[in-house]
Amino acid sequence: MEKKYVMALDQGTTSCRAILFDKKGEVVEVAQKEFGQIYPKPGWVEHDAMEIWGTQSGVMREVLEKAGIHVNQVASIGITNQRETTVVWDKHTGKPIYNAIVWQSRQTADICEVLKEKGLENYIREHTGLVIDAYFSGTKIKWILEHVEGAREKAAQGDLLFGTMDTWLIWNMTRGAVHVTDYSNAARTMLYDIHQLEWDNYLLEALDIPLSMMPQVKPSSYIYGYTHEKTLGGANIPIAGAAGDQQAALFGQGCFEPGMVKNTYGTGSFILMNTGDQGIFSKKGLLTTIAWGIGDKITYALEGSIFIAGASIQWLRDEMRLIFSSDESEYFANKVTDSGGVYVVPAFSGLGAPYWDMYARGAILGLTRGTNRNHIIRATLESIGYQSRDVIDAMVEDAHIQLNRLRVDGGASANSFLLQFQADILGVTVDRPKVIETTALGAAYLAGLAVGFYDMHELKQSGQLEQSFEPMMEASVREKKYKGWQKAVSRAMDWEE
Ligand SMILES: Nc1ncnc2c1ncn2[C@@H]1O[C@H](COP(=O)(O)OP(=O)(O)O)[C@@H](O)[C@H]1O
Ligand SMILES: O=P(O)(O)OC[C@H](O)CO
Repeated sequence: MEKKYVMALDQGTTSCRAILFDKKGEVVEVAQKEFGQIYPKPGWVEHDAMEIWGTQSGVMREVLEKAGIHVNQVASIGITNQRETTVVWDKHTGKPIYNAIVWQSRQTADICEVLKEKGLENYIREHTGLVIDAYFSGTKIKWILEHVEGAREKAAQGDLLFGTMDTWLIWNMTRGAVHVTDYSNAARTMLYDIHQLEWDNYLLEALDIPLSMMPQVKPSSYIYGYTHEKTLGGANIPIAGAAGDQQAALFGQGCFEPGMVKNTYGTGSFILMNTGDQGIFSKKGLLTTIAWGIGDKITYALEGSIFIAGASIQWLRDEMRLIFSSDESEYFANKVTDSGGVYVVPAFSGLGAPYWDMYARGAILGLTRGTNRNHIIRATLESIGYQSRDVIDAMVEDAHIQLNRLRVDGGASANSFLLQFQADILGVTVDRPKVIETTALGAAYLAGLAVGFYDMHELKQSGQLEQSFEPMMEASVREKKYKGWQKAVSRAMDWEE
């Protein structure tokens, strides 16, 4: 019998990936391609949704070719995606009516202010688990309907559809046959009631968004539909899993039990804790969200979202030109014994958890005549560790837990300096797994479970460690450094008018 594989599609903020996993959950082949970032104004970030679909379908074909695997050997396809990023398209032509507005984009800050003035903060927290912020899809949909000529009328007539990237890809892979999302993605729209498990009519009305635009919400491990013949070499492959990338990483890390925590260091950094069948209400600025839904069982998570993590290293590379490649940051950071009192606060798109300040902007503090490039590079890497500590401190208080180990993954987790600093500044052991493609692995698991390619018992046994980082910093040094960070953050807050 021919060997079978699961194909995971990881539609991230900066690139599209297609990864083939075998029965043991091992990576067989990867194809990856970056796509363009559009910055129409300071603080705005957009993507061309057609380019994303083109890039994603390209890497799907490429990964099969590279691996020499026939499409019929693909047991199922799982999707994981940058969350919140919003596309609105015409259901007759299949063409987006505006660029996709990216999760990082701040262009809807004004709409958020109006929601706050209307006193919706508590309602939104209780029903959606979220805070009012330009981060989530709801205000982005409203912005598109308000700024594209004729969009409101079309939406009222039922001609427009909304989707996050999972929905957009499934729609395109099925050639417009299926308009669907999963619980974990729906939970990031600010329009979904995470307790009643339905679109929230009160919020849809408050934002003037017709229900007809919204996709059906299904479990995260589920056969949503089959690829159209023209999508992938004439085959009809089941599309059998979907989850937001951070929830997929929690699943891929094997955080199946309440209290287990992971941190994914990608463009941003996202710390999630499995809270089981209870959505914990945060008092410390964290989000309550759906981790996944399997069958009729919903698992919740507590999340701290940090907007800029690895992206600050790209900024050192592309804008500041202090390094040629992201991995060089480790070499330069190690050339100095500390950051020389320098703090970089990378609040380029405001600050997420636990601060939620849309008006914070980036800052470099503590410069002296002796500051050199190595200090700035080191301080930028350290800022990723400090921001994660902000979130984990909040999580420990909210959930009344003691964290002993932190599981990490994502592109920037390849940086051992960062992980050692993370262990030091938290005073907690940091575990890096062998497969750091845990986001894609999570999507593969979900898609494999739905077609019987994997079983849950097997998944609970999986997961191998590559390296553990033990805390080595003295407690007094740790607290002194962290105090400095908190002072630096206070200076960067509430900057933009
Ligand atoms: N060795 C490294 N040190 C620090 N940052 C890194 C390193 N390698 C990659 N990165 C950062 O990780 C990010 C890419 O990680 P990835 O998980 O692919 O992100 P995403 O899914 O958000 O596109 C980039 O922002 C990059 O700058
Ligand atoms: O594309 P990533 O990995 O940076 O993830 C983005 C998040 O899903 C945004 O909420």
